This record gives sequence, C-alpha cells and structure tokens, in this order.
Amino acid sequence: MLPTASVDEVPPRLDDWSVLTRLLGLLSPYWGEVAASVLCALFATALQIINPLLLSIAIDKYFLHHEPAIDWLRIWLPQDAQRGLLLLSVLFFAGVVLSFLFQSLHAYLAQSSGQKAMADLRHRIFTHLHRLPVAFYDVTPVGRLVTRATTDVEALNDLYTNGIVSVLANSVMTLCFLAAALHLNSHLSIVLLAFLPLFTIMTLCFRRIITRSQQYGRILLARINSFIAENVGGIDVVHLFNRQKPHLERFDEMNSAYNTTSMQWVTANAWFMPVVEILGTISQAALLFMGAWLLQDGQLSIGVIVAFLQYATLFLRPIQEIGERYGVLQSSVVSAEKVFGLLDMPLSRLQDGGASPALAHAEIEFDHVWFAYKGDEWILQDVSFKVASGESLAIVGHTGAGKTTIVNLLLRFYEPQRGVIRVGGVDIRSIPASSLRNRFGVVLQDTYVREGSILDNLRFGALGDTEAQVHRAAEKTGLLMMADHFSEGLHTQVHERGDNLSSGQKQLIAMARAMARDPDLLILDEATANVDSETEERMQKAVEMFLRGRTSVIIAHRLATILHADNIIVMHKGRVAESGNHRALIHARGLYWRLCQLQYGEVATDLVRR
Ligand SMILES: Nc1ncnc2c1ncn2[C@@H]1O[C@H](COP(=O)(O)OP(=O)(O)OP(=O)(O)O)[C@@H](O)[C@H]1O
Repeated sequence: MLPTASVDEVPPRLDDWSVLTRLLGLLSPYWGEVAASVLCALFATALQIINPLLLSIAIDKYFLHHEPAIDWLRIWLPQDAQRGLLLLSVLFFAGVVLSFLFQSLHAYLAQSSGQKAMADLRHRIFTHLHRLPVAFYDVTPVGRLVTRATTDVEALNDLYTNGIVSVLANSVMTLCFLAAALHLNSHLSIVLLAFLPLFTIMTLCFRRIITRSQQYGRILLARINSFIAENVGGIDVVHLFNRQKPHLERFDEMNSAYNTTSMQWVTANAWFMPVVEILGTISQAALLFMGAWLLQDGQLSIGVIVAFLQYATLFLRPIQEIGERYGVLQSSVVSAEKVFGLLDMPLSRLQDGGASPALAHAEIEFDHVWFAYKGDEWILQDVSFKVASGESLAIVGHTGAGKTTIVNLLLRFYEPQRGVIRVGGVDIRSIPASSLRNRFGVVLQDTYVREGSILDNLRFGALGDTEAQVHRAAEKTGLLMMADHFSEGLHTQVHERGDNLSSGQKQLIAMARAMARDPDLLILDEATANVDSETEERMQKAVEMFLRGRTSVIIAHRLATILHADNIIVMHKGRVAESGNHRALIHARGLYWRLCQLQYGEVATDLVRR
C-alpha cells in the first residue's frame, strides 16, 4: 500500500509559475552561458536536420540520377557522381562532428551555469540559516535542513540542466523537424504527424506511473533514512532495551514497501523503451507504405522516403525526452518550493544592525518579564531580579522551572512578550544581538565543540585572544592538565561533535573558551555538571577566581557550587519563589532549604555554617 504523505511530503502541482520565475532569476547572473547553451542545442538540431537531407540528395542525384527534391544545394554540386558523393560525405561527416561538438558544448554550458547558480543558492541557504530565529530550530528537524541545502539543491540543478534547457531545446527541435518534413513532402508529414498524439498519450501515461511511484519511493526512502539515523544515533539505548528484533521487523516492513514501490517504476521503465521502439517502427512502416504509393504516382523520390525514415526516429525522440524530463521537472519543482519556502522564512528581528549603545556598567536586570515559547503557555511569569555590576546571581529550581529560559532571553535568542531586560541600564532590544553576545562569556548545558584541534576550539569565536590568554585559561580550568594525557596536547584533534571527548572534557573546553575571552558578563549553565569531583574542585576554584569582579548568572543543580553567590533566586513554575543569599534562604526553611535537604540530607544544616 502506498504511504500517506505528510504535509511536508505532498508534492505540489507543476503550475506554480512564480517558482519557475524565481528559478530563472537564480540563473540571471549567468544568462550569457545559458543563452550560449540554448544556441548550441539549436545548432546541433539544425545539423541533425540537414544530414538526412544530404542522404536524400546523394540517393536521388547520384544513385538514381533524378533531380533531387531539395534544390538549394544544386548549384554547388558537381555533375560527376564520384566528386559529388565525396563532397556530400565530407559535409555529412562535418555535420556529425559539428553536431557532436555543439551537443557537448550545450551540455557543458548548461551544467556549468547550473552548478554556479546552485553554489550561489547553497551560499544563500547557509547564510539564511544563520539569520533565522532560534525558535525556528525548535520546530525544524536538522535532517530536513540538511536535505534542503544538499539533495533539494541538487534536484534544482537537474531542473536546469535536464529540465528547463532540455525541454526548451527539445520543443524547438520538434518544431524544426516538422518544418523540414513539411518542406520535403506534405503527405508523408501528415503520416508522421498522425503518430504524434498516440505517442504523446503513451509517453504521458508511462510517465505518470513512473513519476507517481518515484515520488512515493522518495517519501519511503526518506523514512528509511531517518529510521536508520535514529537507530544508529541511539544504538546503545536500542541494545539496552533489547529492541533489535522489533526494530528490524519495522525496518523490513519499510524496506519491503520501498521495494514494492521501486518495482512499479522499474517495470514501467522496462516497458517504456520497447513500446517506444515498436511505435517508431510502426510509424516507419506506415511511411514506407505511403511512400511506396506516392512513389508509384511519381509524387516523390526514394531519397525523400529515406530522409523521412530518419526523421521518424529524430522527430519522436524529443517528445519522448520531454516526457522523461517532465518527471524531473515535477520533482525538482517540489524541491524548489521547499528551498524557496525556507528562504522565505522571516528572518530574526533580533539580528537588527545599528550602532551598539555604550553600556555604563555591567548590571543585569529583569523587570517584570513574561515569556511563553508558544501561545499563552507562560514559562516565565512576572520575573524580576537585579544583578549588580560585579556580583553573582545563582538560579536554582526544579527541572523545567525556567532557568535556562532566563539565559535564552538574556542572550536574545528569544524576546519576552512582556517586561524589559536591561544590561548596563540599557534595554537589550536596543543592543544589536551580536554586540550583546560579545559582552558575555557563556558556558551552556549542551557544550558545543567542533572538528579541529582543542586549540581551535578554544579560539572559536575569539575576539583577538592572544596565545598566552588561551593558554592561561586552559591552565586555570585544568584543561591543560587533561590535554597532557593526549599525545598531542592542545593540538589533539577533536572529532565531529567531540565524539572522542568525554562530556567533562568538553565542559572544560567550554569553560576555558569562556575564560579566554575575559568578558565582564558571565553565564554559567551547569558548568561543572559532568566533571569528576577532583576536576570539579579545581574548576570550582577557577570559577570562583574567574567570577571575581564580573557580573555573573550561574545555573546549577548541585547547590554546593553556588554557596558563595551574592544572591540566589529559586524558580518555581516560572515564578521567582524565593530570593536571598544561601544563609538567608536556609534560615527561611522554604523551597531552597528543601532542595538542600533533598541533595545533602543532614549535611544541609552544616551548609548553613558556611
Ligand atoms: N524551545 C522550546 N520550545 C518550547 N518549550 C520549551 C523550549 N525550551 C524549553 N521549553 C519548556 O520550557 C520549560 C522551561 O524549560 P527550561 O529549559 O528553561 O527549564 P530549566 O529550569 O532550565 O530545566 P533544567 O533544569 O532541566 O535544565 C520546560 O517546560 C520546557 O519544556
């Protein structure tokens, strides 16, 4: 049974001219190459038309000694058969060679202009992805975006090279063959034309079956791909829960559905070419029959019949190709709609340019802030707090209480629906997002490391950090000591997503990276969550030193790490439930005290003495 396509998978119809216009717009910087490519296709066609005519002249004039039906070469042709045939052979050969050259040039120019336009498009997509609001990524799977920038763009290239240019050239070719045939003999042309509707209908029927099954095949293949990716990504969990067998069964189900769909177009394809051949042969037989009849009447020559037999194959080929290209055109338009849909996504307003206002100090203030990721599901409700310049604020609370959301708002990844956030006394909406983020040193929960050396990762986003600064930061966090275990030290290569590092090692890199920037504002979200206790102690000391004199916001589940914070707020269901320093909050015996009890039991009382 064919799969039900999801909204994103449903192919749109091929009547969207705005998509085609935009596609042509992408080619406009290379219009010279495109025009030259179409011209080459036309020259190649013209040469293909001339060769059957040369053959017809050779037969009529030099073998049968009749006046040829085409008389425009007469004055150039010698009476002597040997010389005449030699001249026609040379012209024939030159025609074949030139036609081949023009066809190659046409293909090269079409491909190269298409490739350049696609490189431009990939550049635009990548730039656009960086400018989309963070909220967009909350609802868009990464795999889909990768498909847009790679597979869909490649499909567009097909549309240019095998689609638009080819359909254009083939349409013109059919008309040229028709004009040449009519010029030679109108009766035989009618025989040829009679096959046109039959051939067109047959081609469209086959194409319909093939295109439909290919489209569904693609949907099924995409599902197989994401199932494999999901399985490989979580292979340890699959093994842990012994899900191999059911997963294999599910995979076999999808695999066999794809196989069945593939077989539909494989079968249709296998029948298509022989049917085309048979129809071509039947048209040739009809031409021969009609030709013989007209020959008896003396209305045409054998040379003309031979030329028509050649035109029969040449004439039907472009229509067959248009039928084949239609499928490419259709699926490429689907890709084009998806790519343009992505490029039309409204850009983040948060990226507004403009001058960065001078910040008098490094105070952070949340002033009655309300925020919901969607609708009126409030994640933060009337949140207010202040972190004075050079002081530290710790945010604690249960999972999902809204701690990370506060950081997201502070870094302008999202904007609050109500209330104002100020940094240095300035509403952050008037600070360009990039300059605001440059002021912060950030260590987030999900540590991002990329392919390259550890040193490259430390310098990631560096604002002119010196080698010495980077080394100092690596030393203070204990990263240098950790790196010494690797044979190449800080030059050790980090694999994609940091797969060859532990979570703790990645956190050390993130911490050293933030320190190296020497920022006056700091955000630490679970900064020491994944390191062992020895490293944690070392990092903790480094953090304490690092915090000195800087305004900082610290999120930590392990309360021991925030005992010395100047102020602590306890988030509960999106609201600030309590605030004060550690001692005051313990004495208050409220939520914070309960959190301490949960984590440290009796030891919690000792913490009061600290
Ligand atoms: N991008 C998002 N889109 C929609 N809802 C989100 C998004 N990010 C977080 N939430 C929701 O907002 C709420 C607060 O999440 P947040 O990450 O701020 O909590 P947290 O206190 O930092 O939790 P944790 O301690 O587990 O990190 C949660 O209910 C979460 O499901």
